[in-house]
Amino acid sequence: MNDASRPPAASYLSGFGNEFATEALEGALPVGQNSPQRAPYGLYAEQISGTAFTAPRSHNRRSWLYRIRPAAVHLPFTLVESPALVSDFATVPPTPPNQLRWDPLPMPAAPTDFIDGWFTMAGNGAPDALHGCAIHLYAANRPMQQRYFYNADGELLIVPQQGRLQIDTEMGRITVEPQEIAVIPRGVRFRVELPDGEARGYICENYGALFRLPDLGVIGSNGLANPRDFLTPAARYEDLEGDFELLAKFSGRLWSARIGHSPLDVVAWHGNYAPYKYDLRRFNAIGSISYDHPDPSIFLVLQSPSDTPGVDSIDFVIFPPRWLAAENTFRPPWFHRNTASEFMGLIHGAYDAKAEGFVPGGASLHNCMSGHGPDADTFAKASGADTSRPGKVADTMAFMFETPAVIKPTRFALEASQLQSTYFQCWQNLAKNFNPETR
Ligand SMILES: O=C(O)Cc1cc(O)ccc1O
Ligand SMILES: [Fe+2]
Repeated sequence: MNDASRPPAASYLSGFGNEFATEALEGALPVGQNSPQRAPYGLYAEQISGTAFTAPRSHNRRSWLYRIRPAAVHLPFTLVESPALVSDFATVPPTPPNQLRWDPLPMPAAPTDFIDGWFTMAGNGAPDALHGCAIHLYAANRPMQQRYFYNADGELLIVPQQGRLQIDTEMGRITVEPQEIAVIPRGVRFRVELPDGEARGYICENYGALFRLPDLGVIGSNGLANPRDFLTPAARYEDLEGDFELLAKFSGRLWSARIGHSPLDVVAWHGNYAPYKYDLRRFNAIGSISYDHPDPSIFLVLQSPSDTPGVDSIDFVIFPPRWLAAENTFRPPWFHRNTASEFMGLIHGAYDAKAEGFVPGGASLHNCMSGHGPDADTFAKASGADTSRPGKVADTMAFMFETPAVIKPTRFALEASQLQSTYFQCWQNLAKNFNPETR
């Protein structure tokens, strides 16, 4: 059991994609209309939309912000070189369909903040096409100072692996620790500070449809990630003037502008387009209580749907601690080849398909139809295990970004010293056990 009795901190509002209404100053939200002739307290009213105006009501996302200055108030942007960032994967050449695995990135030697610490590992599609994703690692050791950031290219799913992040957004403050995730919508401005001095983790930059909770089908009305465990910050604002930088990721490039005030100046807001966090330890894992184990879609936390019904552009899947009860069953993930491509990371502990080599902060990539599965040691152990009793997979939290399109590793990822050149060997000791004389 996790600590389900603990109420969320007062500075969060609970629920996934709700119509929230929150004000840091009493009376700052206009009543009964969005855009009064004069907004309360001399604030400016401003809408931010996250879906097309005409999107169906069930998927339509937008918020109204009541702020000290409109988002338009800043000087012009100029290009910033960002050699470690890759956005448009149409230009990335194909690589062999090898199974790939990396050790964790070291913490940076030089002072590096959350934005400077991105390193693109892999991805597909392109932001201008509103399709695909980029998968980045981040490693940072200093707070963002005098600078703010927004991403016009996509929504950011941030998966901390080490160290907390304090993310001050236009809509309020989110603090996340390893085993929690944060999602910052496209366009929302924020600054990241590091309460533990340094931090490391994974980012999925989603160019496509906003992440949403999957339908539950025959599972019923509860289970997997429950909506009330998603937390959105209450309004909180800075009234700061100074010489600040506004960084934007737009059309695959980084851009910098001077801004004379903090853009985190939203005194009140309402709507359903807002950042949120979720504690992966609250995931209600569902699995087999008879034999075999289901496809990993049973562990789906969030999905970015494509235009094809039933096919997602991105699935965010986790492998949390759980009981395995299936009898006469090979219990770890089976050997497989999928039409989908799989980028995995490990947040905590060990992963039940790999005895060694896949370590917290590391990553693996198994592309479309590349054979993979348990390593030889795991196969040997699980083939001889007693399955008459349940067994607990404890001390673990792995995740997967899974996409129907090939996930292309970047040149940096392929040239990184962290790439494990001997990964393929973990399957080479799988002996030929076949004997037509014995069943
Ligand atoms: O490759 C992996 O370890 C992830 C995975 C787990 C599983 O139980 C079934 C399929 C799958 O891709
Ligand atoms: Fe897999």
